[in-house]
Amino acid sequence: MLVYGTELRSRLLLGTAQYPSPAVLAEAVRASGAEVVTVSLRREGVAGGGQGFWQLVRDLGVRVLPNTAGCHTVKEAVTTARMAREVFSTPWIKLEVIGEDDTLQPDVFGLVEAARILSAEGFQVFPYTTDDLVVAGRLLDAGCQVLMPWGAPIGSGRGINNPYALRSLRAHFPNVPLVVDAGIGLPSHAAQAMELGYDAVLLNTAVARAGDPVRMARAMARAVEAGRLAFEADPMEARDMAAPSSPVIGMPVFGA
Ligand SMILES: CC(=O)[C@@H](O)[C@H](O)COP(=O)(O)O
Repeated sequence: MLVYGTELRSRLLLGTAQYPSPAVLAEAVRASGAEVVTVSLRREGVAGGGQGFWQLVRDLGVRVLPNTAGCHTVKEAVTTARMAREVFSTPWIKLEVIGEDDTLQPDVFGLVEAARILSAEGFQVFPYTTDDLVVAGRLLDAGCQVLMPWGAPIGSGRGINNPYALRSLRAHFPNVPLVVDAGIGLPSHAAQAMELGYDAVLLNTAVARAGDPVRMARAMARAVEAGRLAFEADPMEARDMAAPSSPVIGMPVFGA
């Protein structure tokens, strides 16, 4: 996947929150093969022992995608993004502007506004958005070169709530890198996102909260790869009626 001029071989992007320990986090990242991890500046703030955490992430040798998780206003998100750029020396920012606390649904109005401000300042914005087509267009107009629609609410593990909407997005923006971000609970959900033609999947909770995060990271990596392979293989169309898969020409001959 090519995103903001950077070629990524792994199509799995991993979150770094909620792991049972830093050691498990490190092992899960390695098992996932992810080249990009997202890090919350607000949750891993300096006061929370952030320096050690950031050092651990740096030591993994992966690219950091700082995020604005926990921001509810344009001002908060923009300020957090500016801090992240200083801390991580990267123009990349996963932009979250949360609009509703039960679903953690993005405030798409604030998101577009913040994306416009940050893009104008030279940020390369990865917007966490809904699956709304019109909002997607506005985010592209605002300068985003990648879109990250949700599969389901963050941390819900519900999988792809609205495959129709995600398919529409893919069809409308065939040349824009699209990443399903949030709501993935199982490897089959990740595979489904990739089978829909998505370029990548970003997930956190499903791995971090699994009984065995390292094993689940490996499973997710394989699912993402399998889903992508299936998409590239041009799968058959589903149909309502049976179609015999073995030809029945003449009578079978069993022995003499
Ligand atoms: C870590 C992060 O950025 C999350 O906010 C992201 O959206 C992943 O969501 P899940 O935890 O549901 O995978």
